[in-house]
Amino acid sequence: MLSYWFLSPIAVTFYFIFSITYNIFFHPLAKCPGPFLASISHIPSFYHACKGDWHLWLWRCFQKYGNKFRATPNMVLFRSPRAHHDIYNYKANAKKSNFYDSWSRNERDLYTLNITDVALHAKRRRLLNSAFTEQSVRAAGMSMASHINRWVELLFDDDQKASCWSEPRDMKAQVEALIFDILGEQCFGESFETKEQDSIRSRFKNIPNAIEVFLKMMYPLTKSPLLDAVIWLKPRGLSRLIDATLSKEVREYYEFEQECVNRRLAAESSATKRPETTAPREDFFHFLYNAKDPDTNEPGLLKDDLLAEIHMLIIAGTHTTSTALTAVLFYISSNFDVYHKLCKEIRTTFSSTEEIQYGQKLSSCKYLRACIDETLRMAPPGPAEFPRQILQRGATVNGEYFPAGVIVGAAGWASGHDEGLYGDSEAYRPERWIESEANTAVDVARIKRGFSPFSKGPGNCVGQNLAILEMMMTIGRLVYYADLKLASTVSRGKDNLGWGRDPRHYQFWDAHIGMGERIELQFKKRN
Ligand code: HEM
Repeated sequence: MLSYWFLSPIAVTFYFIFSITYNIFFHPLAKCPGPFLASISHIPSFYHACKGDWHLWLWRCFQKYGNKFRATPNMVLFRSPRAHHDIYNYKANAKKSNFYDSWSRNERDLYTLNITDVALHAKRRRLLNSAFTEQSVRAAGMSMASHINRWVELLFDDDQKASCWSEPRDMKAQVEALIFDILGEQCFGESFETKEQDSIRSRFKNIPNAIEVFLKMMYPLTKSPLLDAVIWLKPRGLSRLIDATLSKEVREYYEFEQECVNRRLAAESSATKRPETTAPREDFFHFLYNAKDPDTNEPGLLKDDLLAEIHMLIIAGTHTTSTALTAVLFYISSNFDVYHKLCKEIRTTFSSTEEIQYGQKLSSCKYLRACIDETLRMAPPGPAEFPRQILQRGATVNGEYFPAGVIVGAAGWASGHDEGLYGDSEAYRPERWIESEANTAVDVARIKRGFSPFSKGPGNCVGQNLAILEMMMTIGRLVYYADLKLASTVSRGKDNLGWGRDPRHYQFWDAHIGMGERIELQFKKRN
């Protein structure tokens, strides 16, 4: 017994010495530039994931080491359009890394975003695509409209006089509620009604916040040397332990998801048996339920798969879109000229709010789209890397060969703030996305090559058209109906926001998805 106590510290010491020596001298990334501590340990990644500024640290390292550096012992990150293409394109010899394995709730919680096997992911992705066709996005636009109208209505005080500004509104919370309600309706055919003051479902009001807390808790673990241990322990009791720590609201929400799936399964099956009496709602659930496995022509998704996919869509679709939308509101309300140009475009293109809907007229609003793209550049909801592990036979990235097992990635926030690509990367200037005499087609094409807020290739964002439509309709309808102004932000007026944080930026916390700060706006109805 005594000998075990004596030997284990020695074994641990040897392990560390061996691992550090290997990482410095013999690892395939040994010659790759980067901070020394990051080349031998996960201390920087863990520390900055805890602080929520991993995206800023990556940017700082690119400034120092050039467009490629070693961010952890086994991971090299890039900041160049060519590297981005090499890593994420359809033919890339790489798969999602084990980072994705750590996000599932239990063994049955397997969904498109966290499937790392290339063939299985491709199969699932084909099924998921059936819920995101042009027809389904158009249908989603119809159901979004009533949510947006009601949301705009709720931004005003009950007794507000026509010429007066409303009380300041916490737009982070308001936008989260809107997006959550819209997605609830699109996934389950039922609104969560979280934007309403008094509703029987108001117990779900705190769910977006609970998701944020969960992501902030999990993210540092995925950036720590404990990642492999977490993945190993999850099916061995850790998942149950994590579930037990969840708040009552989150557990109620999971039960609610399960109930909705059961209800929808019953409705779909009765619609299949008696098509003449029941017409099913054409929402995500409907399309996923009816998606067929192309090899067998049998249903492609069973009950657990449906629950997992729907659960994932709500997480992947809410915080991303609400962070981006809140950031658009921040930037348009803090840039006077931009705000006025945007108002002019919206108010001269449309003659009623109801016209602001999926279609040609909305797509013609180039300035609105440019405001969204400029926001996604400066505040991408996926601010750090999407890690990919190189497969057998290795892969070439940016002209350099990397062997199997190495993890590669491109960093969103750092790419959007690349001074070499944008020239004035710290300025919010939507005009850079629009062709003009001063900004040629070549200039626009050059920056578009380096811009991929929705990622590219087989794992790109399946919901991107929906997200763009949601943002265009919300901003379009809001600006058509009301004037808005910035009342305050959490960080405004503070002298020292911390390293790398510019007060002109929308501040956010990196938890794999960017979690934005609270901003307050005021509204006045247009005459
Ligand atoms: C502004 C809003 C959004 C942004 C910036 C965004 C961005 C992204 C990015 C960068 C990825 C790749 C992630 C990775 O490789 O790890 C992704 C994947 C994904 N997104 Fe989005 N997203 C947004 C909205 C949405 C919406 C509204 C939905 C659906 C309702 C959605 C569903 C998904 C799904 C299912 C995936 C996984 C795709 C796959 O693995 O094949 N996203 N998104």
